[in-house]
Amino acid sequence: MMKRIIWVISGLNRRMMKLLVALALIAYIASVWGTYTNMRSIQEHGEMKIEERIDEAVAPLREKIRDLELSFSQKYPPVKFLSEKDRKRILITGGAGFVGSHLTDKLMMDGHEVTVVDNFFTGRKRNVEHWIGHENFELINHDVVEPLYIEVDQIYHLASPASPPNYMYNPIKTLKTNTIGTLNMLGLAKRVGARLLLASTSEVYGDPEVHPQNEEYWGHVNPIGPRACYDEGKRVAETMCYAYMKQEGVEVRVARIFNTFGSRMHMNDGRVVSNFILQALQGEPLTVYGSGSQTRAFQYVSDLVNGLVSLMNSNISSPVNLGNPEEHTILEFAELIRSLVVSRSQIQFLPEAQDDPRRRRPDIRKAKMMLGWEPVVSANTHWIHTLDTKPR
Ligand SMILES: O=C(O)[C@H]1O[C@H](OP(=O)(O)OP(=O)(O)OC[C@H]2O[C@@H](n3ccc(=O)[nH]c3=O)[C@H](O)[C@@H]2O)[C@H](O)[C@@H](O)[C@@H]1O
Repeated sequence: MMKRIIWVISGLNRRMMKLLVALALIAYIASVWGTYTNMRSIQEHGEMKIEERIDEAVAPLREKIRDLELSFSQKYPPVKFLSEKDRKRILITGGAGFVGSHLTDKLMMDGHEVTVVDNFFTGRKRNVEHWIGHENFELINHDVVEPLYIEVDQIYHLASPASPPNYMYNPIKTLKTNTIGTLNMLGLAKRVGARLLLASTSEVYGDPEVHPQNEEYWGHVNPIGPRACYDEGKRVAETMCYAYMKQEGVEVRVARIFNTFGSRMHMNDGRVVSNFILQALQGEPLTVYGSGSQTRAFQYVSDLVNGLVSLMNSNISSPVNLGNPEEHTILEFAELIRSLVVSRSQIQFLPEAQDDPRRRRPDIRKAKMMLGWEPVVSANTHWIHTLDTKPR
C-alpha cells in the first residue's frame, strides 16, 4: 500500500516536475524576450535622445549659418549675369585705390570676374570690402614690382601713387612701380595673351606749352624735378606699352587721365579737392599754392570709369585723353568750395609748388569721336561726396 502511495506521489511529482520545468522554461523565455525587447527599446530611446540632443545643440548653429548665408547673399550690390562667353577674367592693379575701387564696382556689377591686386600703400581694403566673399571677386595683397602669375583676359594697370605728396614721398618706389611694375604687367599680358590698359596721366604733358592738351602733344617735363618720378615714370610706362605692342604683339590701351575726384578720396590724400573740402569743413584756411591763377579741369570718377571701360573694349591702341574740359583757376575753385560748404574759412596763399603745371585742360575730341565718350556728370553737384567712403 505504502509503495503504491509512493508510486502515485512520485508519478504525480514527475508530472508536476515536467509541468514545473515547462513553466520555468516558458517563464525564462518570456523573461529573456522581455529583457531583449526592453533593452532594444531603451537603446532606441537612448539613440533617439542623443539625436534629439544633437539636434537641439545644432539648431541655433544651423540658424546662424542660414542667417550668415542670407546676409552674404544680400549684402553685395546687384551683379548682372554674364554667360561664359561674355564673362571676362579681369585684373585691376591698384584696384583698392580711389579710381581702382570704382572701376572694380563697375566691372563686378557688369558681371565679370575681378581680381584686385594692391600693396595698400595708398589703396585701402575698405574701398573694396563690400565685394569680399563674392564668388566673382578676389583680393590679392601684392606689389606689382614683384612678378605675378595668374590667368586673365584683361589687365587694368592702375597701380601707382597719384597724389603729388604721395608720389614725391618715396620717388624711388614711384619709379619702380611705374617701370618694373609696368614691365611685370606687360610680361604677364604677353604670357597669357591679355589686353593691357595703362592708366597714364595728364602729367605726361608736364607744364604744357600747348593749351588745351591734345594727344599729339609731346609734353614739357622737367626730367630731374620733384615731379619727374611720376611724370617720367608714366612716360616710360607708355614707351614700354608700345615696345611690347610692336615687338611682342601685346594689345595695349593708354588712357591719359586728367584731374579726377569723387567718393573714397582719402582726406589726407593731399590733392587740392580733398584739401580744400576738408579745410572748409573744419573752418581752417584754404591753402592756395602760389597766386591761385594756375588752372585745372576736374572730372567726376564715374565718368572716368566709363571712359576706361569703353577704351579697353575699343580698338584704339594710341593714347586717349580722359577728362572734363570745364576749367577753373585754383582760386576760383577755392571760392567755389567755400560757398558750397558755406564755410567762413579764409584763403591762405602759400609758396608756389616747384614745376607745378600752370594750365591744364584736356582736349577730348579724340575720345568723343572714337569712343563716343564724354563726361556727363556736372562736377559742381558732386564735390561734397568726395570724402565719402561708402559705395556710390
Ligand atoms: O587729381 C588728379 O587726378 C591728378 O592730380 C595730380 O596733379 P595736380 O594737378 O598737381 O593735383 P593737385 O595736387 O590736386 O593740385 C592741383 C593744383 O592745386 C594746387 N593746390 C594743391 C593743394 C593745395 O592744398 N592747394 C593748392 O593750391 C596745386 O599747386 C596745383 O596747382 C597728379 O599728379 C595727377 O597724376 C593726377 O592725375
